[in-house]
Amino acid sequence: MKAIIKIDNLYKKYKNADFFSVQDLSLQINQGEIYGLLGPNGAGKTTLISMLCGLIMPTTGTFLIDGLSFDKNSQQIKKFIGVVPQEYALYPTLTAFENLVYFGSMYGLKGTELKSKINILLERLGLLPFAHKRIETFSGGMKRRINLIAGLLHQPKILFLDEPTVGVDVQSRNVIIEFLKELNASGTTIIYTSHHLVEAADLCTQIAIIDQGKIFISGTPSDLVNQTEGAKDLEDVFLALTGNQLRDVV
Ligand SMILES: Nc1ncnc2c1ncn2[C@@H]1O[C@H](COP(=O)(O)OP(=O)(O)OP(=O)(O)O)[C@@H](O)[C@H]1O
Repeated sequence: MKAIIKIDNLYKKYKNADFFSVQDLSLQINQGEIYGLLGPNGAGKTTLISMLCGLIMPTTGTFLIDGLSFDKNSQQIKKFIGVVPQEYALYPTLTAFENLVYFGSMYGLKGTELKSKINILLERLGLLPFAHKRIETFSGGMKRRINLIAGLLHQPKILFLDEPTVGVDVQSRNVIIEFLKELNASGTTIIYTSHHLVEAADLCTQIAIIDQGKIFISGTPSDLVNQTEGAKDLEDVFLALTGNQLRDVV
Protein backbone atom coordinates (compact mmCIF):
# COMPACT_ATOMS: atom_id res chain seq x y z
CA MET A 1 0.00 0.00 0.00
CA LYS A 2 1.34 3.42 -0.95
CA ALA A 3 1.28 6.13 1.75
CA ILE A 4 -0.35 9.17 0.14
CA ILE A 5 -0.23 11.17 3.37
CA LYS A 6 2.44 10.75 6.01
CA ILE A 7 2.28 12.84 9.17
CA ASP A 8 5.11 12.91 11.72
CA ASN A 9 4.85 14.43 15.19
CA LEU A 10 2.56 17.27 14.15
CA TYR A 11 1.70 20.04 16.63
CA LYS A 12 -0.50 23.12 16.27
CA LYS A 13 -0.94 25.89 18.82
CA TYR A 14 -3.00 28.87 17.63
CA LYS A 15 -1.66 32.36 18.29
CA ASN A 16 -2.49 33.41 21.87
CA ALA A 17 -3.86 29.92 22.72
CA ASP A 18 -2.53 28.31 25.88
CA PHE A 19 -2.92 24.72 24.67
CA PHE A 20 -2.12 22.67 21.60
CA SER A 21 -5.10 21.96 19.31
CA VAL A 22 -3.11 19.15 17.68
CA GLN A 23 -0.27 17.47 19.55
CA ASP A 24 2.33 14.85 18.72
CA LEU A 25 0.14 13.45 15.97
CA SER A 26 1.61 10.85 13.61
CA LEU A 27 -0.47 9.07 10.99
CA GLN A 28 -0.20 7.36 7.64
CA ILE A 29 -3.04 7.39 5.12
CA ASN A 30 -2.74 5.02 2.19
CA GLN A 31 -3.80 5.69 -1.36
CA GLY A 32 -7.36 4.61 -2.11
CA GLU A 33 -8.68 4.87 1.45
CA ILE A 34 -11.73 6.69 2.70
CA TYR A 35 -10.20 7.87 5.95
CA GLY A 36 -12.54 9.19 8.67
CA LEU A 37 -11.30 11.57 11.36
CA LEU A 38 -13.80 11.33 14.20
CA GLY A 39 -13.85 13.10 17.54
CA PRO A 40 -15.94 15.27 19.86
CA ASN A 41 -16.35 19.06 19.44
CA GLY A 42 -13.01 20.79 19.78
CA ALA A 43 -11.00 17.56 19.32
CA GLY A 44 -8.77 19.10 16.63
CA LYS A 45 -10.27 17.57 13.46
CA THR A 46 -10.68 20.84 11.54
CA THR A 47 -7.27 22.02 12.70
CA LEU A 48 -5.65 18.82 11.41
CA ILE A 49 -7.45 18.82 8.07
CA SER A 50 -6.74 22.56 7.60
CA MET A 51 -3.01 21.92 8.03
CA LEU A 52 -3.10 19.02 5.56
CA CYS A 53 -4.80 21.29 2.97
CA GLY A 54 -2.22 24.02 3.47
CA LEU A 55 -4.76 26.47 4.90
CA ILE A 56 -2.90 26.91 8.21
CA MET A 57 0.72 26.24 9.19
CA PRO A 58 1.77 23.65 11.78
CA THR A 59 3.64 24.91 14.84
CA THR A 60 6.11 22.01 14.56
CA GLY A 61 6.24 18.61 12.91
CA THR A 62 6.10 17.57 9.28
CA PHE A 63 3.80 15.93 6.80
CA LEU A 64 4.05 14.86 3.18
CA ILE A 65 1.23 14.79 0.64
CA ASP A 66 2.09 12.23 -2.02
CA GLY A 67 5.74 12.66 -1.08
CA LEU A 68 5.66 16.49 -1.30
CA SER A 69 5.77 19.14 1.41
CA PHE A 70 3.89 22.46 1.41
CA ASP A 71 7.15 24.26 2.30
CA LYS A 72 8.58 23.58 -1.13
CA ASN A 73 5.76 22.36 -3.38
CA SER A 74 2.56 24.13 -2.38
CA GLN A 75 1.51 25.08 -5.93
CA GLN A 76 2.02 21.51 -7.13
CA ILE A 77 0.09 20.00 -4.19
CA LYS A 78 -2.84 22.40 -4.66
CA LYS A 79 -3.32 21.08 -8.20
CA PHE A 80 -4.03 17.53 -7.04
CA ILE A 81 -5.93 18.08 -3.79
CA GLY A 82 -9.56 19.14 -3.45
CA VAL A 83 -10.88 20.91 -0.37
CA VAL A 84 -14.50 21.06 0.76
CA PRO A 85 -14.63 23.26 3.88
CA GLN A 86 -17.21 23.13 6.66
CA GLU A 87 -18.53 26.62 5.89
CA TYR A 88 -20.11 27.32 2.51
CA ALA A 89 -17.68 29.20 0.31
CA LEU A 90 -20.34 30.18 -2.25
CA TYR A 91 -21.50 33.55 -3.56
CA PRO A 92 -25.20 33.80 -2.58
CA THR A 93 -26.29 36.19 -5.35
CA LEU A 94 -24.69 34.18 -8.17
CA THR A 95 -26.35 31.12 -9.66
CA ALA A 96 -25.06 27.60 -8.97
CA PHE A 97 -23.58 27.48 -12.48
CA GLU A 98 -21.88 30.90 -12.13
CA ASN A 99 -20.40 29.87 -8.78
CA LEU A 100 -18.99 26.68 -10.28
CA VAL A 101 -17.54 28.51 -13.31
CA TYR A 102 -15.81 30.81 -10.85
CA PHE A 103 -14.37 27.90 -8.82
CA GLY A 104 -13.34 26.03 -11.97
CA SER A 105 -11.54 29.09 -13.32
CA MET A 106 -9.45 29.22 -10.15
CA TYR A 107 -8.01 25.87 -11.28
CA GLY A 108 -7.39 27.14 -14.81
CA LEU A 109 -10.43 25.33 -16.25
CA LYS A 110 -12.53 27.09 -18.87
CA GLY A 111 -14.73 26.89 -21.94
CA THR A 112 -16.75 23.89 -23.01
CA GLU A 113 -14.59 21.47 -20.99
CA LEU A 114 -15.47 23.27 -17.76
CA LYS A 115 -19.16 23.65 -18.69
CA SER A 116 -19.48 19.99 -19.51
CA LYS A 117 -17.79 18.95 -16.20
CA ILE A 118 -20.14 21.22 -14.28
CA ASN A 119 -23.19 19.80 -16.03
CA ILE A 120 -22.11 16.18 -15.44
CA LEU A 121 -21.58 16.80 -11.72
CA LEU A 122 -24.78 18.84 -11.31
CA GLU A 123 -26.70 16.03 -12.97
CA ARG A 124 -25.01 13.36 -10.81
CA LEU A 125 -25.88 15.23 -7.62
CA GLY A 126 -29.48 15.93 -8.69
CA LEU A 127 -29.00 19.66 -9.20
CA LEU A 128 -29.14 20.16 -12.96
CA PRO A 129 -32.70 21.60 -12.89
CA PHE A 130 -31.47 24.30 -10.47
CA ALA A 131 -28.24 25.18 -12.32
CA HIS A 132 -29.39 28.71 -13.15
CA LYS A 133 -31.04 29.54 -9.83
CA ARG A 134 -29.30 31.80 -7.32
CA ILE A 135 -27.51 30.08 -4.41
CA GLU A 136 -29.43 32.20 -1.86
CA THR A 137 -32.59 30.32 -2.86
CA PHE A 138 -30.99 26.89 -2.16
CA SER A 139 -31.62 24.66 0.87
CA GLY A 140 -28.74 23.61 3.14
CA GLY A 141 -28.51 20.21 1.45
CA MET A 142 -28.35 21.79 -2.03
CA LYS A 143 -25.63 24.21 -0.94
CA ARG A 144 -23.59 21.34 0.53
CA ARG A 145 -23.81 19.48 -2.78
CA ILE A 146 -22.70 22.57 -4.75
CA ASN A 147 -19.85 23.07 -2.25
CA LEU A 148 -18.79 19.50 -2.89
CA ILE A 149 -18.78 19.98 -6.68
CA ALA A 150 -16.75 23.18 -6.26
CA GLY A 151 -14.00 21.19 -4.51
CA LEU A 152 -13.62 18.55 -7.19
CA LEU A 153 -14.03 20.19 -10.60
CA HIS A 154 -10.28 19.77 -11.21
CA GLN A 155 -10.56 16.01 -10.49
CA PRO A 156 -8.23 15.91 -7.47
CA LYS A 157 -6.61 12.63 -6.52
CA ILE A 158 -7.04 13.48 -2.82
CA LEU A 159 -10.25 15.04 -1.52
CA PHE A 160 -10.49 16.62 1.95
CA LEU A 161 -14.00 17.07 3.34
CA ASP A 162 -14.79 18.78 6.62
CA GLU A 163 -18.18 17.49 7.82
CA PRO A 164 -19.73 17.21 4.34
CA THR A 165 -23.14 16.02 5.55
CA VAL A 166 -23.70 18.26 8.57
CA GLY A 167 -27.17 19.84 8.61
CA VAL A 168 -28.51 18.02 5.54
CA ASP A 169 -31.60 15.85 5.23
CA VAL A 170 -31.44 12.08 4.75
CA GLN A 171 -32.04 12.36 1.00
CA SER A 172 -29.13 14.76 0.43
CA ARG A 173 -26.94 12.72 2.78
CA ASN A 174 -27.59 9.54 0.81
CA VAL A 175 -26.79 11.23 -2.51
CA ILE A 176 -23.55 12.66 -1.08
CA ILE A 177 -22.46 9.36 0.50
CA GLU A 178 -23.18 7.29 -2.61
CA PHE A 179 -21.33 9.84 -4.72
CA LEU A 180 -18.29 9.76 -2.40
CA LYS A 181 -18.23 5.95 -2.64
CA GLU A 182 -18.27 6.21 -6.45
CA LEU A 183 -15.48 8.79 -6.46
CA ASN A 184 -13.40 6.54 -4.22
CA ALA A 185 -14.07 3.51 -6.43
CA SER A 186 -12.73 5.52 -9.37
CA GLY A 187 -9.46 6.14 -7.50
CA THR A 188 -9.87 9.25 -5.33
CA THR A 189 -8.46 9.04 -1.80
CA ILE A 190 -10.90 10.72 0.61
CA ILE A 191 -10.16 12.18 4.03
CA TYR A 192 -13.20 13.34 5.90
CA THR A 193 -14.25 14.54 9.33
CA SER A 194 -17.61 13.74 10.82
CA HIS A 195 -19.67 13.44 13.98
CA HIS A 196 -21.90 10.88 12.33
CA LEU A 197 -20.67 7.51 13.56
CA VAL A 198 -23.15 5.33 11.64
CA GLU A 199 -22.30 7.16 8.41
CA ALA A 200 -18.56 6.84 9.10
CA ALA A 201 -18.85 3.11 9.84
CA ASP A 202 -20.64 2.64 6.50
CA LEU A 203 -18.39 4.89 4.42
CA CYS A 204 -14.86 4.65 5.80
CA THR A 205 -12.23 2.03 5.10
CA GLN A 206 -10.13 3.43 7.99
CA ILE A 207 -10.99 5.58 10.99
CA ALA A 208 -8.96 7.52 13.55
CA ILE A 209 -10.63 8.69 16.75
CA ILE A 210 -9.16 12.01 17.83
CA ASP A 211 -9.54 13.85 21.11
CA GLN A 212 -7.53 16.66 22.71
CA GLY A 213 -5.50 16.91 19.52
CA LYS A 214 -4.27 13.30 19.71
CA ILE A 215 -5.16 10.05 18.01
CA PHE A 216 -6.61 7.61 20.54
CA ILE A 217 -7.09 4.67 18.18
CA SER A 218 -7.05 3.96 14.43
CA GLY A 219 -7.93 1.06 12.15
CA THR A 220 -10.81 -0.32 10.13
CA PRO A 221 -14.26 0.25 11.67
CA SER A 222 -14.53 -3.44 12.59
CA ASP A 223 -10.98 -3.49 14.07
CA LEU A 224 -11.91 -0.63 16.35
CA VAL A 225 -15.03 -2.41 17.60
CA ASN A 226 -13.13 -5.69 18.09
CA GLN A 227 -10.29 -4.00 19.95
CA THR A 228 -12.57 -2.22 22.43
CA GLU A 229 -13.81 -4.38 25.27
CA GLY A 230 -17.60 -4.65 25.39
CA ALA A 231 -18.14 -2.48 22.26
CA LYS A 232 -20.96 -3.44 19.88
CA ASP A 233 -20.52 -0.55 17.47
CA LEU A 234 -18.48 2.56 16.74
CA GLU A 235 -20.49 4.68 19.18
CA ASP A 236 -19.45 2.35 22.03
CA VAL A 237 -15.81 2.68 20.91
CA PHE A 238 -16.14 6.45 20.71
CA LEU A 239 -17.65 6.79 24.19
CA ALA A 240 -15.22 4.30 25.73
CA LEU A 241 -12.32 6.40 24.47
CA THR A 242 -13.62 9.96 24.73
CA GLY A 243 -15.96 9.67 27.75
CA ASN A 244 -19.41 11.12 28.38
CA GLN A 245 -18.34 14.60 29.43
CA LEU A 246 -19.73 17.59 27.51
CA ARG A 247 -17.12 19.62 25.58
CA ASP A 248 -18.63 23.08 25.97
CA VAL A 249 -16.08 25.89 25.96
CA VAL A 250 -16.73 29.64 25.94
N1 LIG B 1 -8.49 30.06 15.06
C1 LIG B 1 -8.41 29.55 16.27
N2 LIG B 1 -7.80 30.23 17.28
C2 LIG B 1 -7.70 29.71 18.54
N3 LIG B 1 -8.17 28.48 18.89
C3 LIG B 1 -8.78 27.77 17.92
C4 LIG B 1 -8.94 28.26 16.58
N4 LIG B 1 -9.58 27.29 15.84
C5 LIG B 1 -9.81 26.28 16.70
N5 LIG B 1 -9.34 26.56 17.94
C6 LIG B 1 -9.38 25.68 19.12
O1 LIG B 1 -8.69 24.49 18.79
C7 LIG B 1 -9.35 23.35 19.34
C8 LIG B 1 -9.66 22.37 18.23
O2 LIG B 1 -10.64 22.97 17.38
P1 LIG B 1 -11.10 22.30 16.01
O3 LIG B 1 -12.04 23.26 15.34
O4 LIG B 1 -9.91 21.85 15.27
O5 LIG B 1 -11.89 21.04 16.57
P2 LIG B 1 -12.93 20.08 15.83
O6 LIG B 1 -12.59 18.70 16.26
O7 LIG B 1 -12.94 20.36 14.37
O8 LIG B 1 -14.30 20.53 16.49
P3 LIG B 1 -15.81 20.55 15.89
O9 LIG B 1 -16.23 19.12 15.85
O10 LIG B 1 -16.56 21.34 16.91
O11 LIG B 1 -15.76 21.19 14.53
C9 LIG B 1 -10.59 23.88 20.06
O12 LIG B 1 -10.29 24.00 21.43
C10 LIG B 1 -10.81 25.23 19.42
O13 LIG B 1 -11.43 26.12 20.32
